[in-house]
Amino acid sequence: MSEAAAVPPRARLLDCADFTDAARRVLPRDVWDFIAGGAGRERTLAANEAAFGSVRLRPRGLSAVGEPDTAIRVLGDRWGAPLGIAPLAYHELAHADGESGTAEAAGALGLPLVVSTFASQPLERIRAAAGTSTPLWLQLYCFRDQRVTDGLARRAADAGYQALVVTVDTPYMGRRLRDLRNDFRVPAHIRPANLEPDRQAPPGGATDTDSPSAHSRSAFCPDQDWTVVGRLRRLSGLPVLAKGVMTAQDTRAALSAGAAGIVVSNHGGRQLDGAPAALDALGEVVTAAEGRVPVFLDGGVRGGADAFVALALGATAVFVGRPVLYALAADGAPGVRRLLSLLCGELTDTMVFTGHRTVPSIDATAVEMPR
Ligand SMILES: Cc1cc2nc3c(=O)[nH]c(=O)nc-3n(C[C@H](O)[C@H](O)[C@H](O)COP(=O)(O)O)c2cc1C
Ligand SMILES: CCCCCCC(=O)C(=O)O
Repeated sequence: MSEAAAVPPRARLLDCADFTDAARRVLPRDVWDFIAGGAGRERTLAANEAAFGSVRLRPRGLSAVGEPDTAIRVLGDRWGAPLGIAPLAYHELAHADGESGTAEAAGALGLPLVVSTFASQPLERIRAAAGTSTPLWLQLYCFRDQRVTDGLARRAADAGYQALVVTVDTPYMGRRLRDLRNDFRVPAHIRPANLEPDRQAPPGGATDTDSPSAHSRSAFCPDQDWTVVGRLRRLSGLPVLAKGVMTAQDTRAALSAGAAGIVVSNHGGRQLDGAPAALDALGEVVTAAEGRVPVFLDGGVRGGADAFVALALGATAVFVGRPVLYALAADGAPGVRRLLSLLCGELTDTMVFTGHRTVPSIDATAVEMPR
C-alpha cells in the first residue's frame, strides 16, 4: 500500500471524520463516490449534516448522573444504546469482511443492524456472525416480481430476524451524478447474495451487472402502494417498519397500513434532492405518530451528540449509514467495532454533561433550536 493510501493506526482513529478520511484514502475513487454521493446537486445530502450543526446542547452542572445507562428496549428487544446501523448495500464494496464483519461488531456492542436487500453475503451467515443477542432487521425493496420481496421476507423470518423494514422512498434510484459520470458498476465479484439472478428483473430487463440505477428501474416496482406493509406482516409474522417517511401524510399512511415503526429518512440525500434534512422532518413525523409507534431517524448522524439531539427531538433511536462503511473500509470488522464504541462513548459523555442518567429522560429541554 502506498503511503498516500495508508490508514492511520487504529488508536489514531478518534471520530467519524477520521474514519471518513481513512476510507477516502483506501477506496477506489468510483466506490468512494458511490458511497459518499447523493442525488442531484446534493443539497439534501449537505443539509442532513448541517441540520445537526445548528442545534445547541444545554449543559447542566452537578447533576450527579454517575454512570449513565444507554440501553433501551425496542419492539421487545434490548439495544445497548439508541444507535443502530442503517441498511447499506454491498458491504463487501468497502471490505471483504462484508456484512458479517459489520454484524460481528454490532453484536459485540448489542447494537442492531438493518441488513440491506442488496447485502453481499447470505442472510443466515450474517445472523450467525451477529450472535444471538443483537437484533437484526431485514430491509426490503419492493420488486416488480412480488415473489422476490415475499421470498426474502419469509427467509428473514426463518433465519431469526426480528423485523422487516420496507423502504418507501425508492420506486427507483435517484439521479446520482457522480455515478453517472463514473459509469459506476458494482464489481462482478460482488453479488447481491440473497437475490436469484433470474428473478431480479423481468426477462430482458437490466440485471445487477448493469448500473445500479438501470437495475433499479428494471427491477423495482414503481406502482407499489402501502398495502405492502400488511402483506409482509401477514406472510412473515414479523413487525414491519416503514423507512423513508418525511411527512405527516406518509406517517399517517404508514400507521393506517399497520407499520410497527417509522424511520424518518431521505435515504441519505440519495433520492429526492431538495427534500429537507431528516432532522428537520423529525418533529412533524413525531407529532403525527402520536406516540403510537417508535420513530427512528437516519441521515447525517456523525457523532454521539447528534444521536442525543435526535433523541431530544423525539426519536427513539438513530441509525448510522455511511460512517459504518467508512469504518469497514478503514479497518474491517475491528474498525466498525471501534467506530460504534466511539459513538456510544460520545453519547455517554453528552448524557453526563447534560445531566441525563437514562435515555428516556432526554427531552427537548436539553437542546436549543436555531432562532
Ligand atoms: C452506499 C449506500 C448504500 C445504501 N443502501 C441502501 C439500501 O440498500 N437500502 C436502503 O433502504 N437504504 C440504503 N441506503 C440509505 C441508508 O440506509 C441511509 O438512509 C442513509 O445512508 C443514512 O444517511 P447517512 O449515510 O448520512 O448516515 C444506502 C446508503 C448508502 C450511502
Ligand atoms: C439496484 C441496486 C440498488 C442498490 C441500492 C442501494 C441504495 O439504496 C443506495 O442508496 O445506493
